[in-house]
Amino acid sequence: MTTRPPDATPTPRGLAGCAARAAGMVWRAAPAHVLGYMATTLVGAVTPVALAWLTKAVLDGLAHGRATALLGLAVTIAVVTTVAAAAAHATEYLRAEVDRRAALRAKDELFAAVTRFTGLAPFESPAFLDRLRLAQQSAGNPGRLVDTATSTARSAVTVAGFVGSLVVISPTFTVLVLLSAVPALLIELRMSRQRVAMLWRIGPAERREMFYAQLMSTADAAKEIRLFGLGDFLRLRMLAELRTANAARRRMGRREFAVQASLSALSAGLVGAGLVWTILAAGRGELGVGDVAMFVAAAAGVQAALNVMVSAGVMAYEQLLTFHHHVAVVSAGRDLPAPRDPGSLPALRRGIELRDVWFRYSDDHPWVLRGVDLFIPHGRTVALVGRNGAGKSTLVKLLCRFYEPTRGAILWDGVDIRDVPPETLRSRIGAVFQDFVAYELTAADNIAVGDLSAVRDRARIERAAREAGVHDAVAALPRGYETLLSREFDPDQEADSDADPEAGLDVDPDLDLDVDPDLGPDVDGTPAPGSGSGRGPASDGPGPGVLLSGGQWQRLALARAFLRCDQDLMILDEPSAGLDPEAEHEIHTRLARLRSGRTSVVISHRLGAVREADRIVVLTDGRVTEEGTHASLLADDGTYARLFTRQAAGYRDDVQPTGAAR
Ligand SMILES: Nc1ncnc2c1ncn2[C@@H]1O[C@H](COP(=O)(O)OP(=O)(O)OP(=O)(O)O)[C@@H](O)[C@H]1O
Repeated sequence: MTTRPPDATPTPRGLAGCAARAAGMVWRAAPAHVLGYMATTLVGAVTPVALAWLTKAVLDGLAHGRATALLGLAVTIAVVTTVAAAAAHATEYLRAEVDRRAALRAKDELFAAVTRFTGLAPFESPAFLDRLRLAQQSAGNPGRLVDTATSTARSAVTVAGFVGSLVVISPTFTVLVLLSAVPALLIELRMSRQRVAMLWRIGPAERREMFYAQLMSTADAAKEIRLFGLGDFLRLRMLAELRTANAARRRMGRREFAVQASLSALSAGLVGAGLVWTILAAGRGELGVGDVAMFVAAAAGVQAALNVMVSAGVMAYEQLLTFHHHVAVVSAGRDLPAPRDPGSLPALRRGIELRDVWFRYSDDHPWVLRGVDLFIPHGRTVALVGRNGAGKSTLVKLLCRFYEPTRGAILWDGVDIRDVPPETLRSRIGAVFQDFVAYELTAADNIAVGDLSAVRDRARIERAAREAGVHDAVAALPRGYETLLSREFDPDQEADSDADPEAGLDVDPDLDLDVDPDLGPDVDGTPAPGSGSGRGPASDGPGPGVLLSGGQWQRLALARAFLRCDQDLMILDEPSAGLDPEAEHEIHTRLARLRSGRTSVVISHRLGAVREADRIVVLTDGRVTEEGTHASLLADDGTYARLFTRQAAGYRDDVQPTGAAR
């Protein structure tokens, strides 16, 4: 495994901040349950001490022949034992509920933060993704922090109770037992720091292992894995990553074993010595039988409680070290600099100008755009063409401000797009990306994601589908627009949100989850609109999830864009890549009609599809090398003319490619 820079361990102050934050989050998530949990935990802490004292009283009573008191003592012991057992069960239930509620809140907080990132760079940073994975682990069980903190407190109460008992018998021995916990605590704390550092180091291996596992279990990769016979190759790579991670965990486990075995031997030695001393003292008549019984119970109790206290304290420390990844993600600053004017962006009137735009994905990457000067006039269609890797998609990503130009500026009617909030800019842009997402949602939802205001508006969704020429195909699906476009999820369970209303949003208004009621299942378990529920004539009865063809998916992605067709700027990055020639022609005709008089940027390698554009721009190695109309560029006989005639020659063998010798 390659060495990896250690993650900075948070300062004690930073850890205290994490602890306060975790405690606040858990408290807000489930205040009543936390209180109940603490109460039952306290009961669990005092009952062993009470039982030890009651046992001593019974034994002393027997030794001194005070039989009359024994009945009362026996009943009290029975009651205390029953209370202890009930408290243990209640504690377990309350602990689990605190965990569930706190995990809900932590996940909400984490993913709200993740979706707040406005650019794409964080999702291309391995260090961030490692941190996010640890944060997700920590968000899965923030309640454990309370759990371990409470265990520590409970053990402290038990220790205090037994120490009071031990002190009566032997102050020296009591001090020795307590002191024996100090090195244990320090050693365990050091080890937990090492454990968290180890988790950070093996993060990349564990993420790769997950990547291989997912690859082998998803339908997307199943074809190639089978055709190319990649199963063993991927499995062995997955196991290699797992072995790497296991080796690091094993080294840590062995170290822990050695240390803990030594500490246990030390404790056992101390208790043994104390027991010998007590028995000798009882033999000399200095201590009674009850004292011996008390010593045995107290020494074992103190040792056990100290062990729990140390390991729970250490676990809490370790959880805080992991939780600091959660805090780091949640409180991360903006990934893109704050806009100077948080106000609105006026509708486009003149056009968009790229002024000497240079861009590279990071300082370690080569330049992708090298001084691009380009004007996209309002109401016109500009086509970007060029060879693979020329920088066309990168340019449109900059237009959407997924990244910022490394140098130069992009101006929207003269306003630098860095000066307005990205959401404002994006609300004015519609797009079909080359690598659009095929969501495992219903057909209706797959279109509505283009504009969530249409999620309940079936008429709008159908209109967009008709524009994209996919309505008939969708209507013919087993559940029409409600058909789940996935074979990986059960369509009948998809709508069956069995969310526990107890843990839902209505019961706990303080949870303050920022959820659009349009987008999720209702808290009473009623399916959300468009989430595969049994609505509409086509949705009666169960139906299977289905997969669409590549071209049908492409049209669905286009339907998303048609939902936002009146946006100021439409970006179409290979909008017809998966379509047959007739469909391509039909779609481009519709797009041209719908976008007429509006501003568009179209990228396509099928040059026949962009020849009608008002302006065609050729990008070569990140530079604008040609610009003009189809006719003027053909007349110039440059790169565009060469690409166009080569492509045309592929369709008609009576067309000779120009510049073939170049
Ligand atoms: N997220 C990224 N991180 C690093 N490099 C990238 C990233 N995306 C693209 N690149 C690189 O930037 C260059 C331009 O890629 P881009 O996708 O913009 O080209 P393109 O002109 O759209 O190509 P194509 O016609 O093949 O779609 C390529 O060399 C590519 O490797």
